[in-house]
Amino acid sequence: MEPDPVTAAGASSSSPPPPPPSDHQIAAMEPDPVAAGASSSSPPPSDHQLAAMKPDPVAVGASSSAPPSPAPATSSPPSSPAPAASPPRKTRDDDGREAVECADPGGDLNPAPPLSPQQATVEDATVGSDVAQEEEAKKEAMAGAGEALRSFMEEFGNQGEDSIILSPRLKEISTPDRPAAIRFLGEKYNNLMERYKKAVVKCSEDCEPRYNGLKKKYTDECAERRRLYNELIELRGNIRVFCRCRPLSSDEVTRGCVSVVEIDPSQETELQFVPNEKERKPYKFDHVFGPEDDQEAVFSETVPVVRSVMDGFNVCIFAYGQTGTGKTFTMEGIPENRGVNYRALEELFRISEKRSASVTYTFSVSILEVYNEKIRDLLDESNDQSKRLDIKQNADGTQEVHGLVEAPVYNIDGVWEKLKFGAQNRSVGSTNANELSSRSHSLVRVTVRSENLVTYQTSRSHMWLVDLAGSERIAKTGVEGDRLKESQFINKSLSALGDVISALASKNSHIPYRNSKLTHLLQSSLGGDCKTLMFVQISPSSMDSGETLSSLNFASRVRSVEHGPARKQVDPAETLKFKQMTEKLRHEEKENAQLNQRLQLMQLKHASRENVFRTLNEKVKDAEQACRNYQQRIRELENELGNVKRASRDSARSSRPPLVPTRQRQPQGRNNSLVPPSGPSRWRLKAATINNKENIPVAMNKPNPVDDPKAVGKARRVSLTPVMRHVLPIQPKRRSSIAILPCVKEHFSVLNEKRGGSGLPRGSVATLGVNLVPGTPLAGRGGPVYATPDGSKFKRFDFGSSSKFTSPPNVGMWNKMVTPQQKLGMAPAGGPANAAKLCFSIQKRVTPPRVRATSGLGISIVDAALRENVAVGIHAKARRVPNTKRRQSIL
Ligand SMILES: Nc1ncnc2c1ncn2[C@@H]1O[C@H](COP(=O)(O)OP(=O)(O)OP(=O)(O)O)[C@@H](O)[C@H]1O
Repeated sequence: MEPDPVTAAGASSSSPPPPPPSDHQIAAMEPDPVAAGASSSSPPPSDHQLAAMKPDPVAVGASSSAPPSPAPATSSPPSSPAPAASPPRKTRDDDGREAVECADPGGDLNPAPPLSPQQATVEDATVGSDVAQEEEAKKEAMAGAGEALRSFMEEFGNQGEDSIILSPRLKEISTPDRPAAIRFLGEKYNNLMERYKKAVVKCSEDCEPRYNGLKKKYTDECAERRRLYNELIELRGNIRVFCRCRPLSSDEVTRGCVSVVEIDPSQETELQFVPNEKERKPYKFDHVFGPEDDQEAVFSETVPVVRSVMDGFNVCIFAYGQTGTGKTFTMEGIPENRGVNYRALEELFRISEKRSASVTYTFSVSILEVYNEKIRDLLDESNDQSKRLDIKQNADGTQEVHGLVEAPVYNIDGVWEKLKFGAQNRSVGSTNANELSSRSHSLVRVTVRSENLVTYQTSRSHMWLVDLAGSERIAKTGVEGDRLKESQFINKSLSALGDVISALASKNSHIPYRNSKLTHLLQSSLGGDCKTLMFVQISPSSMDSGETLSSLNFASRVRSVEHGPARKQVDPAETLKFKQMTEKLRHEEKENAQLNQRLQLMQLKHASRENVFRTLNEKVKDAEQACRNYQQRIRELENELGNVKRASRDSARSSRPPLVPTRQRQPQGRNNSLVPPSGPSRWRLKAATINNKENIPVAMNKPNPVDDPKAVGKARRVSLTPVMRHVLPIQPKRRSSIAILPCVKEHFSVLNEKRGGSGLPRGSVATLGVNLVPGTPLAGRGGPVYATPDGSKFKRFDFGSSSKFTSPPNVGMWNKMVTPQQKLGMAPAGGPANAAKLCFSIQKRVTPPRVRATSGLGISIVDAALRENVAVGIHAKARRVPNTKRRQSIL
């Protein structure tokens, strides 16, 4: 249908015009005015249609994209007034939408514009037989025809896209221009479709969140409704028992029977059994219906249980009672007064209709009977008596009769047909008690399958509607032959039902479901996986008081059965899916358990390690405490030692040894050598130069920032005091300097006798083999260097004013140093409060001398401890604490 672009584009050029389309072609090419104009009401065209209508870009560009230029005045006379000049009329369609009518549909009001001179010429030329004239006329006609197309495009191009273009208006355009007009319309249509599609997409995008919200709300609401409803039913009991008493029949009235059942209409759940004037026994049931209660009243109480099947729960409704008490009347009813079966299915269809927007339900019906302990399919049209139906257990534990006809039903009429068909096939017979006595148990099974259109959940549930055969006294009913056999089977199966109920009521571990076909079929309905409703039918007649009493007792037993919560039934396919999911979950749980086990092992390991860590921590704490105790003890011992020394010093003060005579003093310059002089009474050590001593502190050679730099530099050469000592006994320590002199010959102390003469600052200490810490109180003090060996035979130096020497160190200096005690946290930083108790240590490397030195008295000092003591100097509060170890404290 798409016109040739070349020919279409060249319609106004010199090439010959294409043959005009036939009317049939035009009709086919014409877009539907409704589709072109009313965008919303028309369905979108198929892709095929769109492709067919798609205009050729070249042709469209040539004809419609460029504004139609007015025809040259010379070639074409002014055309007839364009229809666009007439204002478009607004009309309303059936839906109330506005439509712009641009042309008169019939064309009567606006007659066709008069033909232009060119067109008239063409007509004349066509009429004529001259071919040349004809061609010329055609050319002229082409020029004139373009004008109509232009006016058409102007008219509809300016109008809104919802305007309606009617076919007669299109026919006004001359035939050669029609393809271009159609292309124009096609383009317009395409634009419209584009807009329409965009609007649809936008609308769906806008609506999606709202839809999702509503969907979730709906799902939640449904779930909540189901939960509440189910809760309500369960609160009422999953096995409910209704008692229905039929009216006295005319026959019974004739016989003068009286009612033994009293029902108070205000007491809906109670009845009194009054077999005689003396006896009165109350019975309670979930509801009691009297003779005046009709089918509707009965069903109104039944309907909540019926509705449960639509929510996916299994339901079982059965009627039990003596023969002729109205079981069939209650379940099936009569055509003019239908019973529970019909009404229940009617309700199911009603609910299905109501929920059709969100849930799709399908129903199917099976009807069977248990006759003489055989299952018969009542919907089997072949009515094959030999057909054997057996009960099989499904994988999910439910019972199923394989081969049972399951007839789909789509409406209540269909159901009624099936029920009637089943009832016809049912075994009935006449007894003394009932003209149409049921000789079998009739069971109607309604299968409800549902699919939620919102959540896509599916379910399958059953509703059993059971009309049991009547219990009867064989003697009373007067049956014999086949009827007798039937009665025996009936009584046997009812007895089995009674046993099952008793076992359930007494919560036995074994429930004898398989003792009869009836109980086997109803196993899942009686066993607690469903909602069960039992009608106990009784006769009011005094003639049946025994059977009535028996039925009432049986019903009371049923009522005492405690059902577990009903389970919602799901589709087997869903069950399979859930099983797979359960399997997967179980596998994951197993893995989780393994992981948990590993985690526990790791936690155990962690706990044991923490335990070890805690124990170690405690040990460390104990060790720290012990250390603190030791340190405390050391302090106490030091204090004690200080006291002892102080006491010995005080005692020795009275017998102070004389100073070495002046003549025995060596000149300052000679005391450099530590080599002891030859002679029997003394040995001299030739002191090495200070520079040669490797253990002289570097600080000694450097100017102390506190002291005079010049003086520091001259402190190298100092006199070496000859040390002569008796080995035994050790004299009590006397006032001595605080300098520490090693006892070995190469560690001899060098002292400056004259204060300031040696250039060393006053109070400073020059030692050999002692690392004097710069900045210590001693090092920081000015004045000469004195080294006073301890012992009575040693020279006592004159310190001038001893008060200066014994004065407490400068606090500022103390602040700069950190004592070992402070390092250990035993003393506060910044120096002790009591300067007299201050102590500081000078770390000294003490090499136990193995040199055998001979004193001046000819006594060899071989004991390292003694040699150590020799080097100890004591002065006032500053005292060298004898110590065999490296660390030596000066108090
Ligand atoms: N509530 C009732 N109101 C009026 N008539 C009733 C009522 N119940 C039963 N009937 C009548 O009693 C008669 C016997 O009822 P029905 O056949 O339903 O008893 P049944 O229990 O089914 O007996 P069977 O066990 O022998 O089948 C019927 O004619 C029935 O119409």
